[in-house]
Amino acid sequence: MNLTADAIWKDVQAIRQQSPLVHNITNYVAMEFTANALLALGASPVMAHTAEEVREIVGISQALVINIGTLSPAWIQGMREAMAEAARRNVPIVLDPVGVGASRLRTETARELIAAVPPRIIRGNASEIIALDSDAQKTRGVDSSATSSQAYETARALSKRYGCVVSVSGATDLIVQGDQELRVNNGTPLMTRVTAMGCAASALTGAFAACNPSALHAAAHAMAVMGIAGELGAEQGQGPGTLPMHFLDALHLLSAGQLQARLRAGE
Ligand SMILES: Nc1ncnc2c1ncn2[C@@H]1O[C@H](COP(=O)(O)OP(=O)(O)OP(=O)(O)O)[C@@H](O)[C@H]1O
Ligand SMILES: Cc1ncsc1CCO
Ligand SMILES: [Mg+2]
Repeated sequence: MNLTADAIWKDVQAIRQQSPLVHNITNYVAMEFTANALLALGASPVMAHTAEEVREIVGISQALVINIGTLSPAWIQGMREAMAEAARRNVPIVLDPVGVGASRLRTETARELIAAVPPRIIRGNASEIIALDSDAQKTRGVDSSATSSQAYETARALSKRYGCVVSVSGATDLIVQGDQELRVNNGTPLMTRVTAMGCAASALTGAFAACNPSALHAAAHAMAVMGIAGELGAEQGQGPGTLPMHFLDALHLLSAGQLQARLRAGE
């Protein structure tokens, strides 16, 4: 059940060749960066959140990414309808529970959406994953105050309860499906100094899930590519201002050799 640069590269090539359409219902903060990250990887983004159109958009998409970063009642209805249609069509769903634990609306909405239509992959930071399953966890806004290893038991429990993959980001990314687990040690702390890196990680996870039927590997490959492009981007720039620009360039230029040289994965 290990992670190899060859397998990641195969998925990157498939994404570049197939250019899967990834339907995002995401937040105002992350929309543009998320669309650019998908394009730089070789996928094709579409943002659409209105209940009146989401079923049609799901119908032409190869993945659906639900991100609850800036919720409203109308958007929640769009999310419900999009997820129901994706389940009907077997379109893979990735759900990012942004800020769960920070407000009752976020916590209740994420739990409701997941219980109604279990996503193929839940992708969040450690605080969010813990808060999905425990009212004791209070999230400080959208940033994590926990490590992925602190979310280990919750990730396993959620994975077993909903039959989904749980992908927890952090210094070490932890990707769990039942009793199987993968870890990715790539990335740089500078990625936490820029907003929407996690939202981009969830969107890229959607692109990988469109091209790889193994949700566990799709989720892990996305986190490895995020981490490696983050490292390359940080080396090219001087701080948070230039990181997004260099990160997008690194995604676009990503090569098999860079994956081989940089992948730091474990089980
Ligand atoms: N300390 C760290 N060292 C290396 N990489 C990190 C570190 N923390 C996060 N990352 C990487 O940064 C990316 C975003 O993860 P993070 O946990 O910050 O997401 P998030 O909190 O959901 O982000 P956001 O909500 O701002 O979009 C991931 O690719 C992750 O691997
Ligand atoms: C900062 C922020 N607030 C709501 S969504 C979002 C983007 C990162 O998750
Ligand atoms: Mg996040």
